Amino acid sequence: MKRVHVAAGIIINPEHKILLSRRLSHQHQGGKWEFPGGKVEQGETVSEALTRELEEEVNLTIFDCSLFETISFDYPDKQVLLEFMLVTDFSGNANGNEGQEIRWVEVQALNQYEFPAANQPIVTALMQQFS
Ligand SMILES: Nc1nc2c([nH]c(=O)n2[C@@H]2O[C@H](COP(=O)(O)OP(=O)(O)OP(=O)(O)O)[C@@H](O)[C@H]2O)c(=O)[nH]1
Ligand SMILES: [Mg+2]
Repeated sequence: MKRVHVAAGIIINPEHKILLSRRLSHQHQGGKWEFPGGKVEQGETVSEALTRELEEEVNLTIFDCSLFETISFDYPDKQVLLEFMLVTDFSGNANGNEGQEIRWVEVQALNQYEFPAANQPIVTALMQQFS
């Protein structure tokens, strides 16, 4: 199985809330909440992929991002290499462009949401560092 390279955005707004997006039921890990993003395509950098994915999925234009953490994780049905990127410099109003639910969530409330298993260390780290 080929490992899928993914860019995911931890988008923090001026009120210190983080944007979560709910995976559609037909998708891998459907129904769970994620940091929006998607696959890095051939020839793209991680930040180019993230810029494209965030415009497509949640209607935000990002101006800068920085690496928060990289996680390699094996699901029974899929292997992923996730690059979680911090984003604080962006414009636009977030929208669920693919019909998905989105929500701005306080850092301290992140543990009330169900994430894909690969995200657990990220949720823990965010709650420690940003509270
Ligand atoms: N975007 C995103 N994907 C995640 C997270 N955590 C995690 O395990 N994943 C997994 O990483 C993969 C990301 O793929 P994706 O479905 O977002 O890819 P995509 O936007 O390019 O969509 P597509 O596959 O429909 O073209 C999925 O297998 C997803 O389950 C996360 O926080 N954000
Ligand atoms: Mg996606």
